Amino acid sequence: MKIAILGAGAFGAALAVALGREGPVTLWGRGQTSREIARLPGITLPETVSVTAEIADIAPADAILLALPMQALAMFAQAHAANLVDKALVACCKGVDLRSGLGPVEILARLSGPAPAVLTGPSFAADIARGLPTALTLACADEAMGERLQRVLSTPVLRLYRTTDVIGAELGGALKNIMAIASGVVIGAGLGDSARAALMTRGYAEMQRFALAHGAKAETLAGLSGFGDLVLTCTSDLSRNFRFGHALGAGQSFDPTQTVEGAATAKAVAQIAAREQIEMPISCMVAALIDGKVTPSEAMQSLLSRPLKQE
Ligand SMILES: NC(=O)C1=CN([C@@H]2O[C@H](COP(=O)(O)OP(=O)(O)OC[C@H]3O[C@@H](n4cnc5c(N)ncnc54)[C@H](OP(=O)(O)O)[C@@H]3O)[C@@H](O)[C@H]2O)C=CC1
Ligand SMILES: O=C(CO)COP(=O)(O)O
Repeated sequence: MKIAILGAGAFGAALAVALGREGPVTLWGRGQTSREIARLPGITLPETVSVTAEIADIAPADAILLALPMQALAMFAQAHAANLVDKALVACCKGVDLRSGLGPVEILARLSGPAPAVLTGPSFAADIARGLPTALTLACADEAMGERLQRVLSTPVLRLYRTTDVIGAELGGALKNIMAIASGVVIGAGLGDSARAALMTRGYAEMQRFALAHGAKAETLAGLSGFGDLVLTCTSDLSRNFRFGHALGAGQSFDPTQTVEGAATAKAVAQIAAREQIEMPISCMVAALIDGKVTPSEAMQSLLSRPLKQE
């Protein structure tokens, strides 16, 4: 399978480095002509990676990995549909589209071709690019396609686990970013590690509630794409979602050019939760915080004053 990666940001470039160690890969980025990656400083692309800003150059690829921000995916897929149809598409983004309420695989499934897959799980781009061991979930509804992609995209240090539970894998990756923001708020506001552990645990319950209501399997949420990525991004200040929340909690500003997927996803999830009457107090509070409707201390007060209940 010939591989092309779309998006020369941190994750796309890291995947190109990892897969480029095993064979030729094409990396497309808008306006990307250099082999230096602005969003992944200090990393050099191997010679096996062809860098291009011409979307037509991905034509020979059989498998296309889309490593773009979630909120850009739908427009991108529509604009470049002719280059994507009939390819094995792998969404590498985490989130829920704010306009449609759809996840990345549902968006890509609007194009004709094989069932799209999603690649998600605990993996900082910088770790992948450095060749550190990483395990991810590859979810595809078509089992045979999933097996093929798993084989082609696994390397000795990038270990892919497979599932057909696409919605579970997608929602785990989308929802954990909201919890990473909330964890950042807790730490940034000086509320301590015990409060963060409580937040993560109740956040995980919230992730399960939302995902199960949308047909996901509980064991998928307990895997790499849910619990695994929740732990990583709620506890590491390498996470942009965590750092964004930390800045919110500490009353500091945050670089608006950084990709913080949990921000738009919190709003999308709050809207869906209200419509479908799913209890999502942390997600709704994160959405309200981002919109400036509540302060961090009001958010915390509101969460702590909820009625006492069974765990
Ligand atoms: N970074 C990480 O550690 C990981 C990221 N992910 C996921 O990968 C996805 C991408 O994130 P990441 O690579 O980190 O983000 P970055 O901010 O590093 O890069 C995003 C890239 O997408 C490009 N882009 C943005 N909008 C468009 C558009 N409309 N058309 C074409 N290109 C566009 C940007 O180009 P430009 O620079 O020109 O704006 C940039 O190259 C996210 O969903 C994230 O959750 C998943 C696992 C790990
Ligand atoms: O999803 C990630 C690691 O699995 C990257 O996290 P951030 O987008 O918060 O940096």
